[in-house]
Amino acid sequence: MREALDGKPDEPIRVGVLGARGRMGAEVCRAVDGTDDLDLVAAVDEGDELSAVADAGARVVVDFTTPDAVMDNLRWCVDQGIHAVVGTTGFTGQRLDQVRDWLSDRPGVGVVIAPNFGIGAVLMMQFAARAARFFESVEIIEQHHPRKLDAPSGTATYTARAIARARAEAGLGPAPDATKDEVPGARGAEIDGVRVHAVRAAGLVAHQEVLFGTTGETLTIRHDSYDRVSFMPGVLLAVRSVVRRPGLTVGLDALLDDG
Ligand SMILES: NC(=O)C1=CN([C@@H]2O[C@H](COP(=O)(O)OP(=O)(O)OC[C@H]3O[C@@H](n4cnc5c(N)ncnc54)[C@H](O)[C@@H]3O)[C@@H](O)[C@H]2O)C=CC1
Ligand SMILES: O=C(O)C1=N[C@H](C(=O)O)C[C@H](O)C1
Repeated sequence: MREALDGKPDEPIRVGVLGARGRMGAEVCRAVDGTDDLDLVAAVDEGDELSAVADAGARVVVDFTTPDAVMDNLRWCVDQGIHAVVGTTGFTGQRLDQVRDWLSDRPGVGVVIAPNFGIGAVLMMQFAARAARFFESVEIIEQHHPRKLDAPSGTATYTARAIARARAEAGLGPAPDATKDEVPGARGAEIDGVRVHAVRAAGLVAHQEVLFGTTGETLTIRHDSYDRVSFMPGVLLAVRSVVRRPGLTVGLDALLDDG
């Protein structure tokens, strides 16, 4: 147990995990168990009662479930006054506004929602946003394991939006492209004017390339998660931070800057 400045030991933060039997949830349970300042007090999956989390006195919930389940979970946490760290994907602007609305009635509660907890992935997104204004063309290629339920990935969507914002601020128009799709989807999906291609293949975990191009040169910014442990330092940082960060925080950037 850590010691606070007054010499008294800090109480460990009591953590409940939702989606605890899933690929990420199970990894989060192991990571929390491996610390001495966090206590895993509830591990809940589909079919279990959410009340187990409140009964166990969890102060923070970590949610890695599904886009269909996460909003009900989050609503429940906010109503209970439990802070939440959310890695589950599917957060549109409308969903984020909904969460802000719930939080306005619960000013002490913190929620951190991040499309990617990998530190390298956060940097990749930042570097891509910084590079965006210097290149005419940009395409995102995300690659994941085939059991992933959603496409494009939350990371790719977040990156595309950040790039689109940077391009708009720099006064860049659409990327040059004379191609006509002979087969629908051949040029990928379009998010805020940025093309996104989703690859699914056995053997992959989570990977993304952002390909920029301009006259005579290209720049590729790539990040690879080879193992889900790569997300754990970011998840643990968010659990420790959310208790002193009321309101909604989107992305890990502000937390990394604080640390
Ligand atoms: N932000 C990040 O860094 C990362 C985000 N993800 C996202 O996390 C989510 C989960 O990914 P995986 O663990 O790979 O999926 P998974 O399918 O292995 O796990 C999801 C788990 O949630 C459970 N579940 C479903 N509904 C539930 C409910 N209402 N209450 C409690 N548990 C429920 C399922 O039974 C399953 O065990 C996805 O949206 C994925 O895109 C995944 C990796 C990293
Ligand atoms: O489902 C996954 O695996 C991942 N999901 C997140 C996403 O959709 O961006 C984060 C990471 O890419 C792994």
